Amino acid sequence: MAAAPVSLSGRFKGSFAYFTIKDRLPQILTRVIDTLHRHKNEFFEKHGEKGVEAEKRAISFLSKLRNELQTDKPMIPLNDELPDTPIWNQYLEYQRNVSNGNGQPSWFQSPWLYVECYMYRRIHEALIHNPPIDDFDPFMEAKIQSFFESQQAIIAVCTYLQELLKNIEDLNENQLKEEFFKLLQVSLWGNRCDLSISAGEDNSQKSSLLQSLNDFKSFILVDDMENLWSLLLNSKKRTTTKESITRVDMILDNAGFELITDLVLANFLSSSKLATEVHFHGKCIPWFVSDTTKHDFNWTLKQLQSANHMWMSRCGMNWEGNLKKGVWVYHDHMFWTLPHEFSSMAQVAPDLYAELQKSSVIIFKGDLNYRKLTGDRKWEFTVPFHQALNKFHPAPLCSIRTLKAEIQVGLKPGQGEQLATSESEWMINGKYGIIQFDASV
Ligand SMILES: O=P(O)(O)OC[C@H]1O[C@](O)(CO)[C@@H](O)[C@@H]1O
Ligand SMILES: [Mn+2]
Repeated sequence: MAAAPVSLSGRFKGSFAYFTIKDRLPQILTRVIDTLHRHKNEFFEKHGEKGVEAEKRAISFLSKLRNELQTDKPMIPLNDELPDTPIWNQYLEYQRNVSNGNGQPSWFQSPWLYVECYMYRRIHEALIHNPPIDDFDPFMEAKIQSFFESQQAIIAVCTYLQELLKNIEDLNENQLKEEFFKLLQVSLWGNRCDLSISAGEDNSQKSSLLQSLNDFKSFILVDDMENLWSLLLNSKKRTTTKESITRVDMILDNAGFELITDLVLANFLSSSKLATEVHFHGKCIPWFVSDTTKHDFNWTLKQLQSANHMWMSRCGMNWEGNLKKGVWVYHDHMFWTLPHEFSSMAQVAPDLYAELQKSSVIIFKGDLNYRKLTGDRKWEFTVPFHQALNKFHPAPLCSIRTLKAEIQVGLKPGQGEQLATSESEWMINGKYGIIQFDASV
């Protein structure tokens, strides 16, 4: 097999990676600094002078970080004592070795995936160094705001789900499949709502998606919904005869509306017995602005429960019930906030890999997960997904993402080129999506 292509990187001037590093990442840092500023009084009320001192130090660390980025300085080792610190520093060593002769790894020269992940880990470092504000999530406010701004869309999907559950037992196989496809697409388009692409600006779902699914259908560039359905249906048929389990793992992406669509899909899988267990995987630290942490996950369930809307609160109750019963399980693992592509998981996080091997199918939500699945490289559009996965096969898997980075594999010959002639931004504007499956283990 030919060697894997080069990584996307800021060194390719004019690429989306280049503009992200040049424009969007500094904007995100500026927003974090502003957020800390705005919370000064709160820190004072909570912790007195110590809180204000900590805020000042964190801001000065972050301003320095922004300057390092904008002047393309070399990446420096992390200087905190979290469990993942040595792994990050080893990864920097590795980047130094591979960039042999091309100078030090730096913001614009190194792989985009590495530098973007590194920025979020350094933001975390800024806070970790500064107790008593070390548990402050600088993106929390934006995540909460986006949740409330999507309120109407959330009500619409929760209501749809609750109506559907009333007679789910009476649905025949075809009707069940039709509903499954609908909720998969809702979860796909829910991925448009991340806050990193908009540099933290409002990007919430304002309208109900359910009425628009048909209009959006032609924007699904790879549609492997049938494969996913067959896998789950066959597994269900075996389950009823043998009392065995069908375990679906969801590697979560953004909090807010997207998370609701993922939970709605999970509820459907559990209630229809297409899955006997659903395992969710979230992030251990604030990540790519809107990614779901355990705190966001629990906050979301509590919000739903106390909502002044019957079907929203019903969803919240049922979902907490599923977690209590153990049919739903929430996990986090530091691997999800490391810079490694997933083909290194077996080596870097063998415990997580072994956990995922127990799955019947793993659903990877979102764009960043797609970049990590495929190594964030300059693949030809027609390269098979299986090849781009580069031996990452813990279990059958499916990526559900809207396109927000210049990477896409598994297209038909000419498909990518044709899109490029009609719409230059097709890979980055989040208008297109994929539901891309890989069965082979
Ligand atoms: O939330 P998602 O779907 O992973 O999207 C995040 C995407 O936004 C970006 O920050 C845009 O640069 C990408 O790095 C990343 O792929
Ligand atoms: Mn995200």
